[in-house]
Amino acid sequence: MIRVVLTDIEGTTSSISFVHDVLFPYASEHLPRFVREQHQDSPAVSEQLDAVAEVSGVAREDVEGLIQVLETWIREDRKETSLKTLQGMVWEQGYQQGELKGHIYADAADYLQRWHDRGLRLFVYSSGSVKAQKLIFGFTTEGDFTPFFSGYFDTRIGGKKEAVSYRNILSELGVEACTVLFLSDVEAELEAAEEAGMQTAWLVREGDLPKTERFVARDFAEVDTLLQKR
Ligand SMILES: CSCCC(=O)C(=O)COP(=O)(O)O
Ligand SMILES: [Mg+2]
Repeated sequence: MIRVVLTDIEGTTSSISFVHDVLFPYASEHLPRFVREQHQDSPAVSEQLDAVAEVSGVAREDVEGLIQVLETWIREDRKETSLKTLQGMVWEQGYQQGELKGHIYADAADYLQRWHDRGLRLFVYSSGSVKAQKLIFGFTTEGDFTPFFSGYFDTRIGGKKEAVSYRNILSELGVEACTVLFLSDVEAELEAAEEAGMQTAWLVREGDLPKTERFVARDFAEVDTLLQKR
């Protein structure tokens, strides 16, 4: 029986377009100034720049060079933990100033509340940092959804296409793999979760449905039919 729902964000609870056409451009616009202003005074920013320097090979003292690396990584949609952490810090300002409002699909909003009220435990696993996850769900156009979640995981637990990441999540949760349903729009992530023993549902919100043995859902109402059966 499924007792835990672990959900991806982009393409699953929230639109790809919101992440790529709103959040990423906001980070591109504001991150350079944020880094220039904070890199000397904020240990948290400095720590992430250490990581950018290590991964990219650009000298740590070359702050403008590190900013260029970050801008390239945003364009390439790289899932580097350092970039994701810095993006979360920049988006925090945007949400708090009212410039950003998180997108959540109406069906996701509806069923997250229903599943929570039914006693399922809900967790998030996204490449966006835990801070960014709490922000997108805390400041949605439909209100604050953070009270429904029991916890959050980001790439510090491992990459989303690696089975070991899902095993790490299971050991943090202390539950049997077969009691967890993972929701995502990316097949490679579903494969990794299945390798760790989790059940999965593939969210395909637009376009043709794939030919697959996997459980495929257009929205969370269809995911609910699976939850009612298992
Ligand atoms: C937490 S909102 C920003 C999402 C993000 O930065 C991202 O890279 C999308 O990752 P996901 O794992 O949710 O597809
Ligand atoms: Mg996704």
